[in-house]
Amino acid sequence: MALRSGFVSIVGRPNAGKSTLLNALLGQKLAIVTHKPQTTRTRIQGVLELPLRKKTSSDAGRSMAQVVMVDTPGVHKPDTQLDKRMMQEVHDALESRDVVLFIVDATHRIHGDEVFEQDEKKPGVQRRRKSKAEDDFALQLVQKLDCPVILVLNKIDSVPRADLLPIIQHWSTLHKFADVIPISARKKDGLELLLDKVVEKLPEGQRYFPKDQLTDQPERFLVAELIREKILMLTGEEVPYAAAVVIEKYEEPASMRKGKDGKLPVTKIAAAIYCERAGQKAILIGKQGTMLKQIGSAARKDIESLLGTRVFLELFVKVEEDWRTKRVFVDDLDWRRQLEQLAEKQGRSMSLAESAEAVDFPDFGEEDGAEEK
Ligand SMILES: Nc1nc2c(ncn2[C@@H]2O[C@H](COP(=O)(O)OP(=O)(O)OP(=O)(O)O)[C@@H](O)[C@H]2O)c(=O)[nH]1
Repeated sequence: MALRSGFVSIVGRPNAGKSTLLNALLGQKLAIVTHKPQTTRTRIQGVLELPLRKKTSSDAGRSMAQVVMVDTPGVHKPDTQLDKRMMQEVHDALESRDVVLFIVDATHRIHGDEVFEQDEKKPGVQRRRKSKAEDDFALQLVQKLDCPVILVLNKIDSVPRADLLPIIQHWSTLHKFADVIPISARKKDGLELLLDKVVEKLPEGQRYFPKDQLTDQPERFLVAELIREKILMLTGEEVPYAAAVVIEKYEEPASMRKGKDGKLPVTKIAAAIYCERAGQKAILIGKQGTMLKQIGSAARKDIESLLGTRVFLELFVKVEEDWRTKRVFVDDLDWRRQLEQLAEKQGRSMSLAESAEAVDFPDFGEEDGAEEK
């Protein structure tokens, strides 16, 4: 059987479990996940290689395939420039796709014009209300597509099976979905069936990425996301939404081999955490730098396992008033844009290399160099 390949965009409301699904399919953490809505800000591509599964009497089999899964920010009405940018990422992901997964949270209950959402902290007890207009807004995006759209009901681990039927009926009256697949991204339940349905809809074609490539996103940007994830997890109120992380220095070790002392080599990283107000900066730093230290330590552990090296991590907190409303600042946060700027800088420094003096990266010791700037 020939190879099938294509782009599969995962879209849905914030917190539906898009990033969890991407990570579960790839078997690796590529997108950060938190219980806070609007965690994902950019589209994230993960490349999934699927081997041929031969047809048997009990199995219809599956073609060999390369599936480029595209995680997107949660669909929401844009308010700030950052929101607009996030929604642009969703639109871009919907433009170049072969199949779309419209993912909905099966724990939501729909009554009339309102959606009742489970509170993660008090499962089954408290329900918060949301307007159904948000569901409709997300649905409108896929209704106009000309490609197959699969309805993916996520979080079925938290819902009695009997409750699924009314949800399926509700959504099926609103759009003609190519398939309806109940899954639990968290428990990795239903994913094989989902992949079968996806692959059968992909065209035969060539690989878009080399066989062993997991993503198009360079490691330094995954690192920035891991730091942002810890901010989301460790700080409350408005801070998570007002925070952005920019990697300012990224020095990879010359060799990945262990040193004579048996220790892994070191990657040296310095990152700026941007927030919008002095008060947010104070929260991010914490009393005597405790919060920043906590963010740094938690992030460093994850970054070390991502990179397979030891990591010296230095964090700075900077205030950029109302950055979410500033178009240029928001555009500059985009990793594709940053990559272009880096390439330009490297081109310039290559030509200046002979006259320039080397600047040594400061040695932070074993601890995080968490400090305020
Ligand atoms: N019970 C349960 N929880 C899940 C499942 N999948 C995701 N979650 C939880 O739902 C929350 C949101 O998950 P994410 O994967 O960040 O959701 P998202 O759709 O990417 O969110 P945004 O980035 O806001 O768009 C997290 O707390 C997840 O652990 C699931 O299958 N079952």
